[in-house]
Amino acid sequence: MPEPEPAPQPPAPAEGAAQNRPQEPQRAHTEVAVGILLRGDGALLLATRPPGKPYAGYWEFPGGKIEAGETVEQALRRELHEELGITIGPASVWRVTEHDYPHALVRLHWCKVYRWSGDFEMREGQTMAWQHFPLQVSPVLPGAYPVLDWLEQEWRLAGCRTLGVDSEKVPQRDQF
Ligand SMILES: Nc1nc2c([nH]c(=O)n2[C@@H]2O[C@H](COP(=O)(O)OP(=O)(O)OP(=O)(O)O)[C@@H](O)[C@H]2O)c(=O)[nH]1
Repeated sequence: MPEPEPAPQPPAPAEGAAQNRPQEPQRAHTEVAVGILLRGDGALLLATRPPGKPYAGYWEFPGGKIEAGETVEQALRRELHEELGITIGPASVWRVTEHDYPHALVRLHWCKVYRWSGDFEMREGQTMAWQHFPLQVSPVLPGAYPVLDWLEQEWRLAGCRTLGVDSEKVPQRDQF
């Protein structure tokens, strides 16, 4: 029986090629706390990204970067106070997603928020809008698409009324 042909080998790299190949720089994640503010009627809050930021004018959920030493909840409470002038009640992480933008690789820590106090002030020149599905605003930041899909699924499962909450039992602003 003839010996099987040896499998073809990939060409050996030229000497020094590995060292000379440009290395993909490792991108560190930017950790972001994001709040899904939910009203008892199932509406969720979106706001436009302020001028001067990447994707300015796109609609997003309120939030921002987590600073060193902060928990997600602390960062979210600080950001929403800075941006919107409100103080949120308890918030815990619901989902975590990632999105690779040209400007940053972000890891988004999504928290549902049912309770807050204070009056909304657009402190960064944004515009805000309470939205039901289907959304009436666009464009939305691509990093928010998966969460919008999940929320819409919840809304459909709840009979297109609320976002997985019983509006009768959900305390509203100024009630914590
Ligand atoms: N707030 C928020 N950020 C989001 C969402 N979706 C999403 O991909 N991001 C990304 O998360 C990052 C948030 O950073 P940011 O620039 O808004 O944070 P920040 O307010 O702390 O900014 P600053 O440090 O320039 O003041 C951006 O890269 C943004 O594109 C969203 O729905 N809400």
